[in-house]
Amino acid sequence: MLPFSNIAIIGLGLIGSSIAHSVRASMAGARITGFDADPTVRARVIELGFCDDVSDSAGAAVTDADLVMLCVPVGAMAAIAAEIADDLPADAIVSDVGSSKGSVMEVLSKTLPSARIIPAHPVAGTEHSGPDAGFATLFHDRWCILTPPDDALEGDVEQVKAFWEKMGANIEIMDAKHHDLVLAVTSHLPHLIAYTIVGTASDLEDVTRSEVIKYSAGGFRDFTRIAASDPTMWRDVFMSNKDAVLEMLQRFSEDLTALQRAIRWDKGDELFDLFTKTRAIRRRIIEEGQDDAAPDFGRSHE
Ligand SMILES: NC(=O)C1=CN([C@@H]2O[C@H](COP(=O)(O)OP(=O)(O)OC[C@H]3O[C@@H](n4cnc5c(N)ncnc54)[C@H](O)[C@@H]3O)[C@@H](O)[C@H]2O)C=CC1
Ligand SMILES: O=C(O)C(=O)Cc1ccc(O)cc1
Repeated sequence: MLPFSNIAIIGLGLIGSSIAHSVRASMAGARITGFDADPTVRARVIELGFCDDVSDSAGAAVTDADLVMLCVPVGAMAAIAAEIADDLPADAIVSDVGSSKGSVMEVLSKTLPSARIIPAHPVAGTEHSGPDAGFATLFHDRWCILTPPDDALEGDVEQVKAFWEKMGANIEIMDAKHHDLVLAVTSHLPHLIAYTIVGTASDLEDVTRSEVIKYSAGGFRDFTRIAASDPTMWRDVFMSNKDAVLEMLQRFSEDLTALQRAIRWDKGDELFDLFTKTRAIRRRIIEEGQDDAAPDFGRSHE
């Protein structure tokens, strides 16, 4: 039995198109109606053929839906919720895939007060965006975190859980505040660090000319991959998860200052101890079989 039979996907970029491909691959018989605000994206989606129907308004896309999946940047959630409000069927479940959860839940519940909202965050992605970037296996063996509000119906949570499980994801359920704190350190801060270090290197490039590119060894190359991620999406993540990111950034800068001091005062043993600890963390991740759940998001697909 299918968890949903009429799925509206709003926002047809990397995540929206991956959901569509994945539904096609794992939920035969489910109907997918798509909408994207960008007409060139809509035209491309019709060419690619991964939706049964592409509507030319968000309202039209949701009229028959039993699941509405919002796959737009976090900063666009309020606008899209307002656009679908009048056409949303009373019994439809509304979900989203935003990388931050607290602020999204706030705007969705304010704009759609009587909707059955079950937010989700697939912790899977790549640095690519747009409808050509999606692929059916993106969520295989990845975590998808659900952050249902306290008054969510258990049956609704189960349905959304079943939907993601069909697409190959493993489910974790937590509250939105906890999600935002955990993701601030495991995903948002690493992106901020990558943006910073690649920016710093590009400022230096005036001095070193093309040396930054020529000698970009493993570590720096990994940072450039992450720093190639979509600017709109990441601007919105930092604006929406401001408190948790600032908290983690504060701790990070204190730790960085401690390292700076250790280097300045020739405290090699302090560096050694830290590097030994971090190496053990990597080993534990590999032992637990999650080595490809971290920095390699989707690279095997390239
Ligand atoms: N990129 C990643 O690796 C991951 C992204 N996410 C989340 O998924 C969401 C979508 O991200 P991506 O698919 O990567 O972005 P994307 O840039 O590939 O696609 C977003 C699409 O939304 C459309 N859009 C923007 N505003 C709209 C509006 N008001 N109405 C209708 N369509 C609109 C854009 O035209 C674009 O086609 C974001 O909230 C992001 O935080 C979650 C997990 C991983
Ligand atoms: O490409 C990468 O390294 C990622 O980190 C992908 C990613 C980006 C945003 C998310 O909310 C979840 C996963």
